Amino acid sequence: MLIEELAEMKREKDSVLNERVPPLKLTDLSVSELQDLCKDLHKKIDIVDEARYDLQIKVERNDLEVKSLGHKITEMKGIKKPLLKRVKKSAADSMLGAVADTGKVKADFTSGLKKVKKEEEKEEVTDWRKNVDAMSGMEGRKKLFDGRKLTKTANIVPGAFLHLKGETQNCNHPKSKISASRRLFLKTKLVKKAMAMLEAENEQKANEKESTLNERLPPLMLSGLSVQDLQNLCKELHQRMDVVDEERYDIAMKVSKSNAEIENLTMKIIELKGKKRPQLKRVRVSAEAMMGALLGAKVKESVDFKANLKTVKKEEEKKEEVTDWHGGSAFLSTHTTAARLLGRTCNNTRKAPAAGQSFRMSKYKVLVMRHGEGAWTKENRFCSWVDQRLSEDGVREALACGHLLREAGFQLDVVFTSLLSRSIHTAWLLLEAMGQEWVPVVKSWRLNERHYGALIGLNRAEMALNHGEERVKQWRRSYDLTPPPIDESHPYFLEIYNDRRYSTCDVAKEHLPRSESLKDVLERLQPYWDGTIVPEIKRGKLVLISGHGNSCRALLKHLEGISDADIVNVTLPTGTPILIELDENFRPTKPMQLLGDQEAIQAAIRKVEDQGKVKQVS
Ligand SMILES: O=C(O)[C@H](O)COP(=O)(O)O
Repeated sequence: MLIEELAEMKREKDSVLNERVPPLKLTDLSVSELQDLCKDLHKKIDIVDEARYDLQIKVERNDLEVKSLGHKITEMKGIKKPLLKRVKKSAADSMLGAVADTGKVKADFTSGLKKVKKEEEKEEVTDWRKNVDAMSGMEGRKKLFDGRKLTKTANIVPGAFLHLKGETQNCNHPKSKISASRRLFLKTKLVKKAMAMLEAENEQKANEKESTLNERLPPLMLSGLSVQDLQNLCKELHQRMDVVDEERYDIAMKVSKSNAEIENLTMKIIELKGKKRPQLKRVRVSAEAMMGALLGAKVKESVDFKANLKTVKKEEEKKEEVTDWHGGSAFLSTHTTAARLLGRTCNNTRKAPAAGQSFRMSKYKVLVMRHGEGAWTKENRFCSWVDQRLSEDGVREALACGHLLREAGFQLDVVFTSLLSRSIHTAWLLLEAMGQEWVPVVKSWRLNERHYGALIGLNRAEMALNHGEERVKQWRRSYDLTPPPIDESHPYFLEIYNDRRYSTCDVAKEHLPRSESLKDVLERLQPYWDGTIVPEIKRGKLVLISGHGNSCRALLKHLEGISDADIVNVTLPTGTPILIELDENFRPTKPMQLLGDQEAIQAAIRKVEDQGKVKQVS
């Protein structure tokens, strides 16, 4: 069986590679044709080599993550930890890890292992497997409980990581001597410093990449070459392309394998965590502080996410009074459009009821949200169907969103996601933060991000520089403009279409899109909405859709009746739930609400819009 599988894999690889690098035909080619062929091959090698380089980096990152998750599982199972070596992480990453002071986020990193290890040794006293015999009855349980409490407190004191300007907090002290605002100030400073270091590191990495790639493939020198020389050069380049492409293929396979492994390990961790809740308060402060620092907003010393949530809740209650849909004039004056809610000024095409017409009752509620920030957002590249994971901020956003929904008392019955990890992880983290992990998560490619075709992987700011900001805006936001399709020479083609997940779809792989306009997205999404999601809502279930920027835009367009022209001005922030209330005919009864701190939401929208500008506004 295994042999058969291996042979099948080999056959598939050969056929893919042969298709990508067809045999050379050199006979009868003139000098200029041979020169063009050389240039073409050289360019292809350049593209494939860059993809190979990126994939290799990904393999290394994934390997680290697999190790880190493996250690975490070992810790969670209460097995004595193996002697851990420090995993090499960038300074900025470690700082960010340290600032993210939930045990959860930090535990994914191996920085500070020595400290954790010392604490772990104390675990021997509290490990129930070893101590439950020795400690019988309630007495034993009490000791066990006290012991756990102590160890836990020691582990989560964030000051253990802070050594800024000589200010040190001893993690053995049960209570911090630094005031909350001071701690927040220090954290913000750390984040800013970490961001600056991260930028410097990224620049260094980009330089390294450029010089490595240039070294591996020096520029072509064609002048003065005879037909014979050119033919030889073509052969050489062709052979080289073959080698580079095969290596790229193998590395891509490794990436898929390690992605699957990471997914499994993450699942395992979530299972092992069981009902354990995250440290709510710490996430709140941290998320707010991070957001303030990352958005460059002035961080108020008194920031308290919980307080904000409460305020938002109160404000929402107030809004509810004003937007009471039983009262006609109130409805007319406050029935804002999706676009206005998203900070825009266009008009809704759905009219408020005319005088004398009755106002509709809300029968159903549905929550729609764009996943937390993805890893490629930081690099400002079109990600689309490439399966990037959440960034650290994305993880924080998903957790914060879960806390917000939990505070607001939402009880979910089913969550729908795309087939892409960033949307699935958002759902998992959100459910975990809500303490509703048992809720089913249903996945479909029909909720995938819009397929950006040949634009996938390209940097938006560079595209704006080369093609103009207006063109990039059209590509990103217009209703019916389809970007050029992806083809097999595209560096991410195989990674996408060879992925096993796309063999599970309700359409054959060859009929999956190669590029999509928003209109196309709505066309593939609507049958799923009508046939799968709506029936669940009709059964009285509270549904949350953890989708993508454009799959959610398509859905909102449909539900809110936003016109083709107005949808251009609708941009969704990451990690922000949108509450939609519908009547029995699935028409909205009131303006949709973006839940959370409205100022932060507007800033997050602007941040997404600015990605399409030549100069990034931080
Ligand atoms: O595909 C992507 O990269 C994003 O999820 C959406 O990108 P956009 O904001 O450029 O549409």
